[in-house]
Amino acid sequence: METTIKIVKREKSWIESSAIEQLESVAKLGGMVRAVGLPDIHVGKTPVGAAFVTKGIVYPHIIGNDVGCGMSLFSTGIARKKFKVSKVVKKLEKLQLDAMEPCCEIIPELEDIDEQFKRKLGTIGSGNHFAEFQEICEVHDNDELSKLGIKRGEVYLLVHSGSRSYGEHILRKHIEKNMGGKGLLQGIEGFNEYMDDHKRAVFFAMGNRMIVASSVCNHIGTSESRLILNSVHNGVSSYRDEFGEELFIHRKGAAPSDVGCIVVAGSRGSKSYIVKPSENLSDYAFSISHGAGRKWSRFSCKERLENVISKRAVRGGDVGSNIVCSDKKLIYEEAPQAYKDIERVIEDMLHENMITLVASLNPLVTYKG
Ligand SMILES: Nc1nc2c(ncn2[C@@H]2O[C@H](COP(=O)(O)O)[C@@H](O)[C@H]2O)c(=O)[nH]1
Ligand SMILES: [Mn+2]
Repeated sequence: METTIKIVKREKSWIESSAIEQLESVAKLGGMVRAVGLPDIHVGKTPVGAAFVTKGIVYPHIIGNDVGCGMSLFSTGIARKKFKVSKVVKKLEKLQLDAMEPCCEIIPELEDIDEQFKRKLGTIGSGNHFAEFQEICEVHDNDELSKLGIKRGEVYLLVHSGSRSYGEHILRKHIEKNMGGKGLLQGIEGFNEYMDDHKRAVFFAMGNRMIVASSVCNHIGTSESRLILNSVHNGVSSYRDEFGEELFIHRKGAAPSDVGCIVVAGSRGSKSYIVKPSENLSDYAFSISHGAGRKWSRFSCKERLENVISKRAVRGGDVGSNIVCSDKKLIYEEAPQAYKDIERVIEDMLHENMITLVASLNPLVTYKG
């Protein structure tokens, strides 16, 4: 069967040819039906910002080690007027999520997993994982926003985190057992085992984001951290096509279009967006961009930025946000300049009628692991 390849881009879009080559190479794998490159696509072990539809086979290496990674938006119950940025920064500088008591009784699906993984619950992880206080800066669809219970004038918390060392363990186990990127044929030994482990990792990541949100909110003095939006951007899910055939959507840095509104994250120095995906995006593997996507590789960031802009400017960004991060290296690696322009990613999706806008969010304080 011929694989359909679709790349969502326009002339102005910033997409490296190497990312497209990676997508085309993955699209050649057996059982591949459709490959979609979203506007945030960039190079990874397999391309990030992409969705792949297969028939009769699942590829754990496409999903990678951070199974279940996603974005969750929580209400905090704090009025923007009462949120004093400098005070929150000072409080968060003392927060050590790694040193907190593990708490996993609240997730029954995870009862049987090893203690070493349970201990990681409630920790955010390194790299670009974050917990970010945000305010609504522009409303595009008032009705949709009030249906979500989101109010202008209040502070929200966006948490981006995944399944920590548990996801890594799952990937290694299945790759070792099944010889790398060969994939798991539906119906053979190993297929159901991966799907069960994958399901647990998705619960793990979701639980993790909830515990992080509750710890961060408690730490700054609010008992509220109510989940409003949740989306998983690294994972596999199945659906039936119009002929009743079961197909598998692999999402690697791609948000689902069929779970309601989604937060598309920008960077700690730019806006993020709440968007409503359009219905029946089957040509796009029922997926939309999950973020802005990297423009620069991690290792090139410090060299590019160090002598060009001041340390103060690296910490801030277009919208003058604030970062709490004990790892100096990460401040460069995760600088807003290292990411593509979120406005362009959003414009590309609007141009294809993939989404409508609900609201945009400004970062106030970003906590990185
Ligand atoms: N609002 C923020 N968005 C951020 C930050 N750091 C990264 N990002 C965005 O999130 C996605 C996540 O990428 P993933 O492939 O690792 O899941 C990334 O593309 C950026 O657009 C931040 O500090 N704040
Ligand atoms: Mn992620």
